[in-house]
Amino acid sequence: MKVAKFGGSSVANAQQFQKVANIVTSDDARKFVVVSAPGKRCKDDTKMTDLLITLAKKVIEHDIYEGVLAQVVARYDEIVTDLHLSRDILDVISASLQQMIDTYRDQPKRLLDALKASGEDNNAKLMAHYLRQLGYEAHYVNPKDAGIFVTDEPGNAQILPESYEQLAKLKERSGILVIPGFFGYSRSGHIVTFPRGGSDITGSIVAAGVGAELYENFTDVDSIYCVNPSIVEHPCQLRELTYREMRELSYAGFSVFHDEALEPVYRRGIPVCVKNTNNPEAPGTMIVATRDHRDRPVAGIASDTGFCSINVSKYLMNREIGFGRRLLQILEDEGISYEHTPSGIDNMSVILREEQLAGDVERRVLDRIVKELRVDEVSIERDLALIMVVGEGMERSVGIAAKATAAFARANVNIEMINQGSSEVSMMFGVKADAVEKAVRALYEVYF
Ligand SMILES: Nc1ncnc2c1ncn2[C@@H]1O[C@H](COP(=O)(O)OP(=O)(O)O)[C@@H](O)[C@H]1O
Ligand SMILES: N[C@@H](CC(=O)OP(=O)(O)O)C(=O)O
Repeated sequence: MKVAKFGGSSVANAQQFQKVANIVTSDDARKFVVVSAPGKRCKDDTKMTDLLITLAKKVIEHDIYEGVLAQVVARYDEIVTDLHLSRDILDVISASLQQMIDTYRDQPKRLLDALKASGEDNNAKLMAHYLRQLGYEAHYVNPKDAGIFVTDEPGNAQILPESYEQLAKLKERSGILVIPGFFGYSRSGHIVTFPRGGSDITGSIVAAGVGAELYENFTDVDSIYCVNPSIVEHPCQLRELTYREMRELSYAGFSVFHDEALEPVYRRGIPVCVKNTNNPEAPGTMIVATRDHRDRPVAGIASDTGFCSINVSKYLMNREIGFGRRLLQILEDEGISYEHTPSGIDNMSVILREEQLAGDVERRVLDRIVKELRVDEVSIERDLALIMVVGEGMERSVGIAAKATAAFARANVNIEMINQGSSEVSMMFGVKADAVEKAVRALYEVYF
């Protein structure tokens, strides 16, 4: 049995629905289908999820929202019309959206999550409808009926362990089961969404729950590339990656697969195959426990912008036991997560996502650092990008770091920081955000 997840680009319009139906019905093993909300139909299009977020914001701000609501329904209308589905379903969609707005009008977080989740929920209903119209036995399964129970953290849900036992029961059901991605239910019965891109997480949870032989993740590229294809043109395709490599790469910027989506399948050793809905014949990329990395120690180079570094210095910091803990405690008190903490004898830096210092937070954090830690200096370095060079074989290969530093020097990119060793499979470089693409291209040249 396989679980096939189709991303937003794979279910963006009627033509894509037809491709999905062909893929699903061409292999009897594809019993569990997880769908995202309609994604972009072209480069400048808006994803359904973004439209729904706009809708929620308008309701919350007591703004006129009817126009956006109409746009949401119009996207489903287009799919329904082009696939010649019964139009009754559109009335059901409109009524359910209006009901959500009326019910949660004064509960902004609940409203946002309920509307976001509706994008996948309605699309799953349409997909099941379409498969039935084609003559196949197919059922829409609501995540509550499937047993997907999650923590009550709106927009940031995590799966609860008891879900897996429930999900296993899905195997007993007949036909193709279409499950909406991106959300589950809290113990108290509320809809709670995963982080953005979280339909990948649902697919993985379902695969783990039913003990699938394979988790297929269908998207709009033939494979995972060794570097983001928007930075390097036609980069080399990866046939295989390990779970560890994929986790590092997706966390560091490979948006093609959600970094939190690996844990459920990794724990049960279920392989993942990333494939292209628009070219299903292409073999795709397999994500597995081990791979032969002798001929290519570096698997990929990921990068992301939007980071900053809080740099703290204090003479004789090395003698002050507990300094690091107290610095990090200040961040914890503000609910801030950090990425790296490079340090020297009298200084320590904390790298974090810049958006976490918005509003008053930055001033509060800096004030506390000065007052409570009595530092000599504290400053913030902004507009940083992190580049992650990842590969299982790096540990045993000599000269990997030398190649990187030589590449940076040739490209005239200043390295702001290096972090090697904390992970056995990755090496991190911090550079100024405006130099990141140049730096990644230079690294690509030396490793691939
Ligand atoms: N290393 C990479 N390999 C493949 N695709 C990548 C990589 N890094 C970023 N991407 C981007 O990820 C996109 C697919 O992911 P996503 O937008 O989440 O698709 P979906 O609509 O299927 O959910 C690709 O179109 C590509 O632009
Ligand atoms: N639709 C949600 C969840 C998701 O996973 O979408 P996609 O498969 O298009 O990345 C989002 O945009 O965040």
